[in-house]
Amino acid sequence: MVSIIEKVCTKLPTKYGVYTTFLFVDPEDSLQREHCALLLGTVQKNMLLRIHSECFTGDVLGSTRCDCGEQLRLSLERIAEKKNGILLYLRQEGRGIGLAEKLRAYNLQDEGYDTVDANLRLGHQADLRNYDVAVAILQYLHVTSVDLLTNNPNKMHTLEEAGIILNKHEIKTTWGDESLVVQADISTVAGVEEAGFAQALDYEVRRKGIKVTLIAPGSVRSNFAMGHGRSQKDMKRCDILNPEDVADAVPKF
Ligand SMILES: Nc1nc2c(ncn2[C@@H]2O[C@H](COP(=O)(O)OP(=O)(O)OP(=O)(O)O)[C@@H](O)[C@H]2O)c(=O)[nH]1
Repeated sequence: MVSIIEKVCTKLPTKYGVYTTFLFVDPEDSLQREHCALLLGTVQKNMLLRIHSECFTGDVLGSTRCDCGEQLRLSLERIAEKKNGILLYLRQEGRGIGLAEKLRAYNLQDEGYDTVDANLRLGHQADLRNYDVAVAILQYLHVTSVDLLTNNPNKMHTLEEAGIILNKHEIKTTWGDESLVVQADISTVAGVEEAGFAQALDYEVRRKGIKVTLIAPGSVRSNFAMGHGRSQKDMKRCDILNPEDVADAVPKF
């Protein structure tokens, strides 16, 4: 459980409205990062919430390497339309690895590494972000239920585990079909497409008591395989499984 202290509170006029603006720090944070909460209107049930992690390049410079800047502006617009909501601006730049390391990761991405591999190659985890400070700020502000603007399942789970009642609202940027983003995000983190898909499905259905297990048996003798580049000769190879082998394995899970 993270404890936070309020450093200052002030009114901030913006083109999206006049926000009550709080700065918080976690006294135990060695970096003493100042996290910001922007509140439009008063705290209400099911109020709009955006938890945004700092992205200097996207938010401030308008970088098109990510959609962070667009998400930030869209969130502020949605909150302004409703005349009510909170934006938490968390100081965990570059998914927690910091600005310099994120820029080094960009260089690796230019050499062909994907976002996860680039982070791993630099000696970091795929995603170092943590939303405990967000929970502490929401509790401090007496926020008990929210409409969360996100496609990120980690955020949803942290809030749910803290007992905050949550409705999820996807945040759609011009980066494509966001209904796929939950899966795509986790697929990238997992680094393996199928494993990521299973993990995404697991996140979606876990709270309903459904367990997802991925069975990835490799090549199986089937019409599907034949239609996807396998020949009759391949089908006779002894290292290709029969469909029954897979069916027999399933109950063992
Ligand atoms: N390490 C690294 N960080 C990145 C990269 N692209 C964006 N980021 C960081 O990712 C963070 C964006 O987080 P959020 O805006 O919360 O977005 P999200 O986790 O995708 O979740 P939602 O937008 O809520 O669906 C910022 O800290 C960015 O600096 C990248 O290629 N590498």
